[in-house]
Amino acid sequence: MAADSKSAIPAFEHTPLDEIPAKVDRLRATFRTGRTKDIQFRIVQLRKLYWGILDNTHLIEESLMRDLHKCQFEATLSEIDWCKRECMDMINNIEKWAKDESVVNVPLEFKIMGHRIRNEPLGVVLAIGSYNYPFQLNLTPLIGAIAAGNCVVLKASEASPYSAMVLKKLFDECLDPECYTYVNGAVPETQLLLEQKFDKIAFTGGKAIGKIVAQKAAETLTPVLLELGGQNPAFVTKSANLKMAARRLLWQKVLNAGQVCISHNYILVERSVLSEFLGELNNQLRVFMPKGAKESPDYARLVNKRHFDRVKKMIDSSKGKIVLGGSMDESDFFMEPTAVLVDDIQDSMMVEESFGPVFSIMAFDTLDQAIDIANKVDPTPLALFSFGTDAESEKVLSSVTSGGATINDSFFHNQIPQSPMGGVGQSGMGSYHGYYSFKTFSHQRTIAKPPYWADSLIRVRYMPYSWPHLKRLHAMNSVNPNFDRNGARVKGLKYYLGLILSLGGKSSKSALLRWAVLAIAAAVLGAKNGSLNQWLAK
Ligand SMILES: NC(=O)c1ccc[n+]([C@@H]2O[C@H](COP(=O)([O-])OP(=O)(O)OC[C@H]3O[C@@H](n4cnc5c(N)ncnc54)[C@H](O)[C@@H]3O)[C@@H](O)[C@H]2O)c1
Ligand SMILES: CC1=C(/C=C/C(C)=C/C=C/C(C)=C/C=C/C=C(C)/C=C/C=C(C)/C=C/C=C(\C)C=O)C(C)(C)CCC1
Repeated sequence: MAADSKSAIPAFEHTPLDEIPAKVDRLRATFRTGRTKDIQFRIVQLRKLYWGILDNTHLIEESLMRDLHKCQFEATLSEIDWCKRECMDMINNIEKWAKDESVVNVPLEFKIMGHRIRNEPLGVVLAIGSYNYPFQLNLTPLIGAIAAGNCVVLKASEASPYSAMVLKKLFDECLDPECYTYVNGAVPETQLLLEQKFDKIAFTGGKAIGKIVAQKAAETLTPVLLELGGQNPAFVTKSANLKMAARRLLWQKVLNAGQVCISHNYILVERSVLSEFLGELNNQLRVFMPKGAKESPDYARLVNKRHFDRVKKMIDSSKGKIVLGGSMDESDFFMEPTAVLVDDIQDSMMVEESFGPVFSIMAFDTLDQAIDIANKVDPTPLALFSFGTDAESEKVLSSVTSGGATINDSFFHNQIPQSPMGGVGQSGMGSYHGYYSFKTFSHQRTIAKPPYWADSLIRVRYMPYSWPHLKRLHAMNSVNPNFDRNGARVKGLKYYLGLILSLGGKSSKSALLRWAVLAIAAAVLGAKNGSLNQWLAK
């Protein structure tokens, strides 16, 4: 292996194509032995991975610096800490999550039939990752798939080659190679991987490649978890705290130089506060980077020339006006956080996802107009942000869908590894992180175990069919509608009885509370005048 002269990290090395099918076959053979089904085995693998991350911290930091100029602080917070927490979350919870679950709402007469749900591993999982958070976005699906008891092949992005080699090292040093394997490469390697049969494919990347992956998976009816991109809107109304909106939104565009799939691509700002908001954005940029973005020790770079050129072209082709930043330097793929004021959704700044430190701003006059723009630009974005009154934000939430959303902040909805992360519509399918990863990489297998002695109770299903038996079953389990043919609620004796018992409310919990309050009040009253019994007897 040729060592890179400047680093302890070896130069990027493609996995030989002819080794790939055998690697997958080996995992399939292991899965059949049931080795990864053992919960303690999974826990030990995750513990080893945890220590591998910890012991390779310096290499992880170095690789992120070399791939993305990601500073040590961001490397720690958004990659290393994240992955360690994800490991710990799984290690501490697998035993609980892997337990059989009961089926919700089983009718009384079926309770003895022993229905339960077993979370079983799917088999061999392929995870294909993107370049922007090489550790977080490759290790999180890996950790979830291991926790759920699968064998896993990971293919990280070739666009962050140093990180890819550190990931390979983690596999070599920490994980059982019979169960978990790593493939390094680009298009040919991924294509060959996609020729193999998997039991689930988890893909993180752009929509274009996402479609290729989904098509290929469809050929063998392989389920997919697609974590894609989108054109994420932010709404800022005149009621928003403009200083806070500028600060929080700018944060997610300077973080990792905006190479964050859940950051906004455009901000819709109410026209009357547009100039004040632009002022706040510019002030905030100076606060974040007092010596300018180029000199900031915290600021990352675009990953490579292809992405630098792509984002530059969006700005160069725009008919809008640069209202924040604008400088760039191709020599190190530096791009200043940049905002472009546009007035057309067909503008180059509005028609594609920037996936960089660049976003557009459009003014609106009414919230309805802003909602209409967002639904035209991308009706199913990955994320959405709304700054305004609660009523305005609720209106935005109910009128524009998205994978996830945060009100009055940047992507807080996905800032902890426990909340489900996933898109909707064109921004992806399925979700993962923590418990949701465990579910995503498990099959929920329903198992029933009716006792032999109950055979006479279920006689109804057997031939010769018997109407009296069916009538008896109906008498037990038929559910009478409490609504008429127009969908209106029928208010019979049960309804009024319920109303009285719940003291006018709907939920049984609050009814209980009201009864408790009533009882306490009655007791206090009784204790006070000693005449409760007399009063009740009246
Ligand atoms: N939803 C999420 O969690 C998430 C996270 C990060 C990035 N993204 C999205 O990913 C995009 C940018 O990331 P990227 O450039 O790494 O994405 P990409 O789609 O270019 O690459 C992703 C992976 O696909 C592989 N690949 C590339 N071409 C392929 C082909 N023809 N056939 C098979 N595999 C191929 C790459 O090697 C890489 O591992 C953005 O759209 C961003 O929004 C989404
Ligand atoms: C410390 C005390 C308290 C609490 C403090 C809190 C709540 C601090 C919050 C800190 C935050 C919000 C840190 C931000 C971290 C940023 C991270 C982790 C970035 C993550 C990046 C991600 C997820 C990128 C994803 C990219 C994707 C998916 C695609 O590209 C109190 C208040 C309780 C009081 C006591 C002290």
